Amino acid sequence: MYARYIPLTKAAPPSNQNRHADDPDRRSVHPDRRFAYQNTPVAEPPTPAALPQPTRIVFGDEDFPLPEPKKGRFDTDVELTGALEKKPSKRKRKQEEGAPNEEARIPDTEIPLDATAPTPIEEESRPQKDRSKPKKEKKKKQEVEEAEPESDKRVRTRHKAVFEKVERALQSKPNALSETEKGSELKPEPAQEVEEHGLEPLPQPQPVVFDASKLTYETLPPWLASPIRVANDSRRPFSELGISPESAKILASKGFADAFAVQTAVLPLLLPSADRQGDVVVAAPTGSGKTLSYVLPMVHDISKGAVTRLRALIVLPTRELVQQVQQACEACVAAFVIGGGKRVKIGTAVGNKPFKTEQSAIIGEEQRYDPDGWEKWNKKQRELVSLDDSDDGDDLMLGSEKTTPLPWHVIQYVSKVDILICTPGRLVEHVQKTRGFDLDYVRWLVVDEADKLLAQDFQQWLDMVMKGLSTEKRTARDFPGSNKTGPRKVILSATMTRDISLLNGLKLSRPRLVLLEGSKAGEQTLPTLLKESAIKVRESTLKPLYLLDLLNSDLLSALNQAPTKAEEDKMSIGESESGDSDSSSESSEASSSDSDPGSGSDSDSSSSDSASGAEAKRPRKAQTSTNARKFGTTVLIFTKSNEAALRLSRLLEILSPDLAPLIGTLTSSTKTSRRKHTLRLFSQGKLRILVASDLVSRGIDLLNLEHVINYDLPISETSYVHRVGRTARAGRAGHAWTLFEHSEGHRFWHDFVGEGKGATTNITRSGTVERVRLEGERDGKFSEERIKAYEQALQQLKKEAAERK
Ligand SMILES: Nc1ncnc2c1ncn2[C@@H]1O[C@H](COP(=O)(O)OP(=O)(O)OP(=O)(O)O)[C@@H](O)[C@H]1O
Repeated sequence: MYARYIPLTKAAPPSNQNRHADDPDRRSVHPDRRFAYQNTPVAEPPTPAALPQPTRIVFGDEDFPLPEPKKGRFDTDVELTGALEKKPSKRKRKQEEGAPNEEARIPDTEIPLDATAPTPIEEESRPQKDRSKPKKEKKKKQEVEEAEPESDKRVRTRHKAVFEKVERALQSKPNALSETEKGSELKPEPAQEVEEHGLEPLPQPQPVVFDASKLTYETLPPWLASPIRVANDSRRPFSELGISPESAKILASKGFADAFAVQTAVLPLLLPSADRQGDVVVAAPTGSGKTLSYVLPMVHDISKGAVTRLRALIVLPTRELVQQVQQACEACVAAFVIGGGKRVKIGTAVGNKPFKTEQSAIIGEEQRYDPDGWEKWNKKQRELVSLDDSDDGDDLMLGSEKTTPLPWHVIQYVSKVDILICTPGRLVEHVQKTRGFDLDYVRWLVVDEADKLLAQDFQQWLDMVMKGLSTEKRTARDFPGSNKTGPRKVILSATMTRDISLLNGLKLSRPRLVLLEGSKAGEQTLPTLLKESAIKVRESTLKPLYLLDLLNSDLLSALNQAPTKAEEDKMSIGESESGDSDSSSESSEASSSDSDPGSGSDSDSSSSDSASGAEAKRPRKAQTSTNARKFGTTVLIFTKSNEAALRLSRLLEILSPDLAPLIGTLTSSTKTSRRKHTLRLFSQGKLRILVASDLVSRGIDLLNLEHVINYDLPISETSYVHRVGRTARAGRAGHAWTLFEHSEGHRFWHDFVGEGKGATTNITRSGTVERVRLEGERDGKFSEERIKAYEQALQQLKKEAAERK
């Protein structure tokens, strides 16, 4: 409903002035104009004679159709418009329900003028039924007039002529009037009019601003959602990537002629440059060369310094990996010494030596001239005299008070290494117990096999490291306030987690993700040169016979050329160390788990595993025998546990004496020295078959390995990727075999291969998985003779186990 004011011809009684000001239904508000009368200051009512009052003329809603609501403005506008329209429609509803018209009920204040009243001609043309309407209206008018107070009647009679004149004028041009009215009502009221009436706009809500950008369900941060991609086959000479020609030459002599794809992407991000990039996360397949991609820039950077301080920490889940990365570091050190750089010192902390030995290998003592410090030290010594000096904790502390400084000197602890490669458990021990061991000067933090290390927070190692890195020492960082200084973090895995909550713990700064082309973040890509096959085991109790048939079949053929001399040098795991000579110090190392990240202390648990004890007793005379020459390839067999690996290896020896000298075992319960020895014999080709638990499933680099057999199904897709990724490394061919029992078929095809109804897998492969049937098995059965031999072998195993007890 709309209202307007017209000059008054009669004085309204004072009681009518703002009579409806409080009645929301009586307030007249145009939805677009949005002015409210209730805000109008109410003047003191003048006397009827003194001030003539405006008369309110009321029109119906249908006279002024509302403008269409604007498109694109949804909820808020609907509410607003709804709220504004509500009042007139409420009244309208009342009228429709037959409620008496309020305007008609209160004729003393507002005289309704029917602007739409028909002209006499129109009246003539109207049907008979409609003609009775004016009579009704006349009667109604009469009733209203009768109800008028006496004073109003008097006014009406006195100004009757004027009223009639106005009425006639309006009736003669009803349409023209209504059009004008419509126009004026719909236009915003001029400012002058607003001022005249004392109307002020009501505060309105801010218009809703819609975000025009496309809706997306991407919840990843931009650096994870848009990675740096590198083509699988992109190789470039190191000299083109910022490595000096002299250093590149040394690298080539060590078997690293060109940079692999992942290295071409990562080196430019990590090599020292004016525009230092942020942290780097690398998710690239197994064997793609991730190690060199961080070792090279790190050693290059540190070789430019002069003083030895702990500049880099490389954290890895197993001792074997620590040893492997140490070798890669040594190769790079040699390359940068040639270029006139400092000889970077590498240290390891894995728990294979007594803790004190490790401490003194990492931290040294120096006498520093400091008279004040010496005075303080003297004072402290005098205070300590009366105290109990048997402090066991101090015994562990390197440079305890037993070391006496020279006069006017103090003992200062200095790092003996620039790079420390360690397992997280041992790192925590050093942070807690080694005096002078701090991370103040660390400017490289590498977490390799990151998904494993982050998922299993051994002794809260990450929190401890993060705390150590946020040093307050003023001299430790070049520009402490800048995000271009501080430690660089390099996080790597073939099965990188996309779990933001895990990555958050690393507090990455301006990170970039590097992916090989064709792989997706969160997916696990297999090496392109890997072939996969699967063999169904129809009779699970005879599974060892299936394995034996596979080993003796032509299916396991040689796939690659013999490794070159340089490749052989790279493969010689453990040879940089003193081989078995250090076995005395680690004779008792054992760990019950398949990985040993938490293996901090060199605690003794000598051969808790009985099978392991048996393995230790067996003579291991490895030689390149005729058998070895006959068995022309190399195989790594994965079992589900240490116990299973030891049992299977022994069973194979009993069942196939020809193969026995070629078989080695790798479990986490095996002494480290023996593990090293086994790996060395394998890389030399003296051992051809390794039976292992998941200890070596991650990271271990056996370049001459051609076949991987999953004797027991891996526990997860990730485990499958790491196991089969021990072969087909560094551009060489490899073949992975999986034996699955009837009950495991669904899981294998569904989860690992992605075949079957509704199957999905996170594993990306370039080929398919081939189904293979073995020759020795006829219709799911083996010959009686073979089964008998197998049963005898089992008996012998039982006997041996009983003897050990
Ligand atoms: N540029 C290169 N030229 C030749 N060989 C290389 C080069 N870079 C790395 N390699 C070799 O490739 C092999 C695999 O490298 P590396 O162990 O770094 O792989 P990775 O990506 O870390 O694998 P995983 O995820 O299994 O740990 C190693 O034997 C390594 O010496």
